[in-house]
Amino acid sequence: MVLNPVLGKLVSKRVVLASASPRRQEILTNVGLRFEVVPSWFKETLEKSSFAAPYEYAVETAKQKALEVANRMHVKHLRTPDVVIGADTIVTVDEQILEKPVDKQDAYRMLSRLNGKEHSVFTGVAIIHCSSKDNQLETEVTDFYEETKVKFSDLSEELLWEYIHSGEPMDKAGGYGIQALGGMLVEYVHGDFLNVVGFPLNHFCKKLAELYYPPSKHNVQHKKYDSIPSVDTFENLSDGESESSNFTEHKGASKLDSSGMCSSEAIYNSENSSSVTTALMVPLENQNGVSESAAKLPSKILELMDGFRASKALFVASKLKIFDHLKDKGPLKAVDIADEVGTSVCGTERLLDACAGLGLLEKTTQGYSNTDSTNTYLTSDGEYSLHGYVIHSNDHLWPLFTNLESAVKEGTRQNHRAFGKKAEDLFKDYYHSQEVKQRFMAAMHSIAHLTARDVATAFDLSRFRSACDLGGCTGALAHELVQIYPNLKVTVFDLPEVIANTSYFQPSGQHTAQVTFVSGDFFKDNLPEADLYILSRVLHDWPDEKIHVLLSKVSAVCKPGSALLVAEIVLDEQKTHPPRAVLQSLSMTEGKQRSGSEYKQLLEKYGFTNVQIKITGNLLDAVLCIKKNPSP
Ligand SMILES: Cc1cn([C@H]2C[C@H](O)[C@@H](COP(=O)(O)OP(=O)(O)OP(=O)(O)O)O2)c(=O)[nH]c1=O
Repeated sequence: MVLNPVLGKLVSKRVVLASASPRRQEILTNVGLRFEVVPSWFKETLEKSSFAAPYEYAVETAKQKALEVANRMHVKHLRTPDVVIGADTIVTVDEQILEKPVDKQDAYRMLSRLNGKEHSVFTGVAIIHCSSKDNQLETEVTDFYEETKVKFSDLSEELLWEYIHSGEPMDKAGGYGIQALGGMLVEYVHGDFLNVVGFPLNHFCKKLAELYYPPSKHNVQHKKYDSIPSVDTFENLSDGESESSNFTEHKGASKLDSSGMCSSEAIYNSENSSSVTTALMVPLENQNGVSESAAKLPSKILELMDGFRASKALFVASKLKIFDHLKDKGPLKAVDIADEVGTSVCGTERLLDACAGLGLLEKTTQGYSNTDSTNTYLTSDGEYSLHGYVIHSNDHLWPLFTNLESAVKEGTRQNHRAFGKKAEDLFKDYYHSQEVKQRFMAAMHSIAHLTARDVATAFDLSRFRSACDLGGCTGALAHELVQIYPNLKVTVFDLPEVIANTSYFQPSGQHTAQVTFVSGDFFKDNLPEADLYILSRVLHDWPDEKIHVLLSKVSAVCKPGSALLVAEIVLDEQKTHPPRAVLQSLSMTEGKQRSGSEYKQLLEKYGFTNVQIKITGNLLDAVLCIKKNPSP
């Protein structure tokens, strides 16, 4: 719990990570920081020879990345962030700076230079505090760098090429990722491991401590924070602001994170702390500004307790199309929105305030407007709209979860209680009601579209010429695949009533002709020929007997050397994480979520080998396996 107080200083601030790096996002999310992701457009083209030392190049690049985002956000939306964080990671060997390889040959060149040697990894970080004065952006820049030494073993040519063909080197400085397959190349690491992965978390926290808790008169001996101050130190400091552990900061709006999801990780997680008494007693200021002690509130539990209210507020605002209206016409006052959507003014105002409190809306004197994340994810025509899934959650999942107690007691799905119908009859509804069908397809489309890029790029699929997405629904993944792999043709195979309704979801533009739709039932009909089969969000839904039928068919039609790509949430080996997957299981479908080793075992049982698993950090992970040659 030592690190949290300093990160807590950022809780009530609008923090932006100016980086597209999924590793940086993960490192900061893992420690409970809430932030938005706005990748920088700054091109990494600074003249390297103009810097006296390589780290200066990394620091300057990090600074420029962050400043570009701060300026763009300020100019574009006049909604200046409070803090923008930028970073740049480089690898240096023999005075040369290595960034990300441009192609496989370049990766080979870099890895050969690192082979058998020690090299340095530098990450430059810039923390920019922003404010707006007379509409001008004002910035205060704090920067630093961290160095880690890494040594590669002596590696064979064959191993280097095998590694390059895995596709992993391409988006990483120096052409390797120490956190994944690249870890196998490394003999030792001296220094901060996370620095190599792209973000020196420890040094970052020390910097924040320097910034937010400058040495006071009473503790002048602490000139510099060589270590992160203990909880006690923080609690005794009074810097005029409410302390990070103060409840008022707990009440700060939960910002949407990069994926548009509210972070469920509590910033303060002292439930697990062993130094209970002192750590749980924190100063709270009463209305007279006098500090008093009170038991620290268990923020994670409170967040969970209120979770249902927050979900329902989101669902109702989506159902009423409030986000759509605000996108078109915002900022709007409550009375205007109530008029637009035909609701009471007082009820609408409460809902809008709740949405603002949850970080879904901004409230200013002009009225309410959407945040960027809301425009992207919650409007029905947003680039990565989850609107369909939100409506499905309200109309279908909410009634099921209302009956969770009976579901747990009986161990069965609660359609009869939630909808007064058995599962088979509900399915018939799905066939007969155009509205229900489209709602369901929109929900599936939302998730498929949002995850498509990460699934499509989880592995290098460029060697395949034809793919068949079984149960591919609206073709969202298929369209992403053909964008990324222009030599690929994809057949989307799904039930006739699904295929008949796909036209609404089709994108326009290049490569669309490479996607074709074929109707059929993957349990009964012949499967189209392909050298890559895809099962995305299919396996977790069906009981073992059905999976047996399906995987036997896929295995039979798949030629040796051809592959099967499975997109699912992959559970950890304890089968408790990610919570999203285990919560989905509570719907009590006949299928189940699986861990990595369970997927491996399942796929090997049906004649697949070389099972590789990629945790994408998105809502779906990816598993790729190859059909093996029949045994002689
Ligand atoms: C050496 C090494 C680098 N990396 C990654 C970290 C960085 O994401 C990347 C270096 O490229 P960067 O240019 O630092 O970052 P980026 O392009 O990924 O993201 P952005 O510019 O938007 O901030 O290499 C690893 O993931 N593992 C490693 O072992």
